[in-house]
Amino acid sequence: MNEQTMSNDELIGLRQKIDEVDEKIQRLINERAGYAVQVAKAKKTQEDNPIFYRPEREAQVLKKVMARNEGPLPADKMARLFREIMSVCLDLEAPQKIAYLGPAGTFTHMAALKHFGKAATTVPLSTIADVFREVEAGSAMYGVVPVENSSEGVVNHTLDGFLSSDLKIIGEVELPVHHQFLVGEHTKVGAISKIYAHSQALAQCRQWLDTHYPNVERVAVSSNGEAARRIKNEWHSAAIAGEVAASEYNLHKLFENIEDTPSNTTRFLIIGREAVAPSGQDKTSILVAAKDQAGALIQILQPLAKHGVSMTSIETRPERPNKWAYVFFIDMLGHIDDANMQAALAEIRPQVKDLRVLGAYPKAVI
Ligand SMILES: O=C(O)C(=O)C[C@]1(C(=O)O)C=C[C@@H](O)C=C1
Repeated sequence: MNEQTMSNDELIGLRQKIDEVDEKIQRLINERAGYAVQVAKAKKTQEDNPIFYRPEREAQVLKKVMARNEGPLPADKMARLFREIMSVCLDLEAPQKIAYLGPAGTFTHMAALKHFGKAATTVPLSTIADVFREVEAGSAMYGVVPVENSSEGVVNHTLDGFLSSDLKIIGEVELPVHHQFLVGEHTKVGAISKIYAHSQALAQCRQWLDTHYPNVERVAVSSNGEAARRIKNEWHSAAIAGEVAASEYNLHKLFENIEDTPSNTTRFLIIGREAVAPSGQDKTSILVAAKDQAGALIQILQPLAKHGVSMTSIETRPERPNKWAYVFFIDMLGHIDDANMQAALAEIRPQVKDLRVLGAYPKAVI
């Protein structure tokens, strides 16, 4: 037997092993899906308006997957596979419609797919206010909106959305933002005279653009998805957008990851109508309208410190329509049901004009 036939036999043998494992995996995934269907039946008998999507349980499942992972696949990649398995299981229980700030191909689209998996039906809407409205009206079950970027700061439209809405925050997603330099199949790459992107993307890639395309016109458009859509039929243009836009509009990546700060991350919120049970590693967000008096902020922060509640962020927004009045958006570690959080909030309430819990939700896992 020569070396060639030996390695061919080996290859055939290994592929047989893969076929055997695939068969087992497939049977087990279907067994798992069968249990999910039984869980759905139990929910229907226990609840009048059964809630099929359970963010706290999904976070626990993903954490367990990561904790027990022994490789060779890395824990985060394994968690992504389980993310998709749960996505199809949930789809079998009850298909989920998710509204997001569109158009298709934006980072918010990527965040929606990362959080719910690809089996969810994702619906692009034109504005953050539309996403809130669609979820409030019940035409979408959940919504995905951007809330802050590590280099550009908060997204005011999202924070303001909560001022006039009773929707709850039921989850968060973090997405490393990588920008791709995209061209269409007919683009003459030596004759690019226009680069389309959202203004934030242009700002985040400024140094790279100054070096590689110093004299080419930069055109700010409403979203990166829109930039990708535009260049499809323009032979002299390029777009800056994310991975999903490249596949959504069938574009080619001429340069990858052109952002000036590679650690650039955007955080998104998942909004919904129902409260979420504790997962064991949660965050709680509150909205506080302070009294217009000296020391107002101290009266909010002191009880948190006293009861050992860690604050992860605080943002200030004008409390419209009142001129010169402000509200604080505060994110804390822990669940609203935790005794120390309850004690801290009970002390804060009498000191402020208004305090609303926007939601308690699992910390992002993947
Ligand atoms: O545990 C549940 O409640 C389920 O419905 C099962 C399951 C899963 O596939 O593990 C599916 C959907 C839920 O969002 C959470 C978990």
